[in-house]
Amino acid sequence: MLRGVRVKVKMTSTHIAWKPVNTSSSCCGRSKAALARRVPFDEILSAQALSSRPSASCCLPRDHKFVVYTFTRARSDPNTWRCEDFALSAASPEQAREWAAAINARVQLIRDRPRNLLVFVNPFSGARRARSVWERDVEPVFQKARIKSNVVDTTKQDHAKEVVCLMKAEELASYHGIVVVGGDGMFQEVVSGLLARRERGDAAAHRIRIGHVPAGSTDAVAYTLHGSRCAATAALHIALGDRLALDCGRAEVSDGGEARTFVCQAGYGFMGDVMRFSERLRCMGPVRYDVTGALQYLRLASYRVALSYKEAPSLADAQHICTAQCQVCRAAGIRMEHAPPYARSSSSFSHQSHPVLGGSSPRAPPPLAGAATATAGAPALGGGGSQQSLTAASGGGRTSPVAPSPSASGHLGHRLYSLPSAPVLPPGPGGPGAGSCGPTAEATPSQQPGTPVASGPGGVGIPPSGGGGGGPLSWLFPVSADGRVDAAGGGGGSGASGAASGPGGVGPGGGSAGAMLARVHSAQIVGPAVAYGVPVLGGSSPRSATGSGLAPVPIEPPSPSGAPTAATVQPPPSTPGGRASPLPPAVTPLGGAGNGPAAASGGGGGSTTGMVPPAAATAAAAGGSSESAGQGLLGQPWTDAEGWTHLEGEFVSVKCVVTPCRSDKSKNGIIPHGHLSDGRMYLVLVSTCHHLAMLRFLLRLSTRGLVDRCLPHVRVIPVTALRLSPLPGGHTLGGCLWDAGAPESAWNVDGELLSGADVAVTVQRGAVEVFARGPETAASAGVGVAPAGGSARLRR
Ligand SMILES: Nc1ncnc2c1ncn2[C@@H]1O[C@H](COP(=O)(O)OP(=O)(O)OP(=O)(O)O)[C@@H](O)[C@H]1O
Repeated sequence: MLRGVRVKVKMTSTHIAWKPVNTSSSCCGRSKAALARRVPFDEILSAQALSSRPSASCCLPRDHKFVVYTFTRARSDPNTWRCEDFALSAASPEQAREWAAAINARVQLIRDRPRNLLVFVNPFSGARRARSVWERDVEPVFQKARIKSNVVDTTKQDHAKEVVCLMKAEELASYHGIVVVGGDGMFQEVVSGLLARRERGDAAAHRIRIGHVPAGSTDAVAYTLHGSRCAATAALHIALGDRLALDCGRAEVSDGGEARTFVCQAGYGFMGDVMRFSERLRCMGPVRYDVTGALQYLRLASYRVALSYKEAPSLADAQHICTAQCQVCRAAGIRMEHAPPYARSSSSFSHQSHPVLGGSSPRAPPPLAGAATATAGAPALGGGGSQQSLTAASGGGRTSPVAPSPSASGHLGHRLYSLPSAPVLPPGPGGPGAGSCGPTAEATPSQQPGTPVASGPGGVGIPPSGGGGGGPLSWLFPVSADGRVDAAGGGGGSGASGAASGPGGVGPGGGSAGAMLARVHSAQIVGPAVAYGVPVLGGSSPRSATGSGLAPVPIEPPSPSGAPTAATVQPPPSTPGGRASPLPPAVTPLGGAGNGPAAASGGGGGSTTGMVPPAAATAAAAGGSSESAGQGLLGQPWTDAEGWTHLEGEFVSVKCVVTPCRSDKSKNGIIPHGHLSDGRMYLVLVSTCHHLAMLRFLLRLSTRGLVDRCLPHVRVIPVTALRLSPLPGGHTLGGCLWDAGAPESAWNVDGELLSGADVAVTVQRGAVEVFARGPETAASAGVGVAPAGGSARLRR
């Protein structure tokens, strides 16, 4: 019986289902047909037999219940989940217990369910409600899923990171995951702690998944992972044992300062200014970001920087929205080096997403004894797809649950996190492996529908707004036919003058953001990392090289034609092992010691779109220094023999976005076409602009998200590494507000401030595993791009 209605219950190897025996009438004013339900075992937390008690039902005086704990998706938003319990009545207490035991036996066979978790609760996150979120939304879910949890309330900044770093290896190994109840900063702390352990060679740190229960101010991590900021939904993803590889970015201050890992974005300029100021207003809670955002918008500062970035190979399926079962992420072929301790040895349960996994499972239940043959009235499991109809209603035949046989377990292999065993996104044209990644036609992320791109040997033009074939950005991003940024100037009619940037001195190249990351990365990623252009890190870091007294290596400006030649570039020093540094040498700021004359580039060919300040163009045309123009553009981009593109300019905002970075302010994500585990990040450059243009940018951010050239002053470039060095100069439009002359902005790395501004950023593909599957529907509303391959798939 279910809610007083007699139902017929059926249990197969994959699900349990029930439907009313007689649907022709209603009971207690409810339609009986609405009670029918089919629940896959991998959506069941557990089942429990309840002791007999008087029933309130009008149809049955006493009942003996077993409750199936599962969840349901909200009709309005399938990414918002709620717990749902179904209490079914059996004929006797024994029968109820047997049903519950049979269901639990099946649920325990599902791999990846965590049984023991370490939970960090930050009582100061967001509006200081993390503790109540834990008690109200998370703990009950864990109890239903029979998960043990060790809860630690954090008492200070970096407490969680310290605990993770200092914990004994055996203790860490006893956990199946670490859960953070708090904000993005807490999640980032745990990621950093785990990566630090891995750096020390701790194998246990590879096996730990991380879960984020949102209780902070922005909670972009949870939103990105689940498409929702609902704490109960996040708790359910954890309890169900979802598993997904997640890319991380790493920002390292070059002067020997700190390094931070991020999973959403790192930003310099506007974002850093907002963060820097909002720290002073922490007492205001989440609203502080709105307040400081408004103030910084009025202030609107832009900063001069030297940038070097390495462009990522283009994806064949560039318009694929990352959702659960994302084809692009699957094709990335992430494979963790270490199997989870509870990986099953049975081929029936082999986890295709981690083909290297194997071995017996300490956590796996032993093969269940008992016949697989269903007996009349017993909640038997249909091996090999057969199904046995059973009646659990009183008056029916007495039922006796039969434990599932191992052979019946094969059908549980439908857990959906499978990745092909050896798929690789090829580095060059041709696209990912046939069939696995949708269309094979090559298309760059910048080629959005309706975005005119004038290709040709001379470069790629800018949308018509630029006028004259060049447009306001053509000075900045002339792109050659092969997709590389080229110093040859904008295509047909570009107004770029072609004058080279001042030859800044360059520091010695070095291992950069890290030899450490390199080791972590190479330990984790199998094969495709190279194909993806993720640098194999090595060598000494720039700062260590500087510290060792190495003199900066002078670098010649590109040839007038802009084509970089081997002779013009001094390659970064190699390690003794012969591996080159993944990051470019630091560029000595213009005006600094050893600089040559700074030549201003021509900009924009008379653009009036606001991207290029007219004063700068005038100054450049007149042969004057762009610096003297006060807000000019510096130099011209060029690409060296190592594939690094170098440019100098004045920007309101420079961001690196490593995942789609969804939040309730930007529901589609900052980069709707970003992915959770594709090994790339997106460099977003917002050039000096006026308030209206900035407003358009912010509106675009919070509505449709960014694609390349979505606005004349915005570029979105897929990269694998970036280096930013502040240059003197910059200006504020609303300079009357405060600190109008601030020479540098700050780096905001997932909501935390970095201690320096000269920063190298790299991406680590699949650096950590998380309790997530990605949003179940494409967040593409308004983007104008349908998810490729029907990835918005519900599992029901
Ligand atoms: N007891 C504590 N007292 C003060 N700071 C703490 C404490 N526990 C943790 N922290 C620090 O608080 C910082 C912010 O925490 P968290 O990210 O959870 O919240 P938030 O900043 O409000 O949310 P979001 O990052 O989503 O905006 C983290 O750097 C963390 O180290």
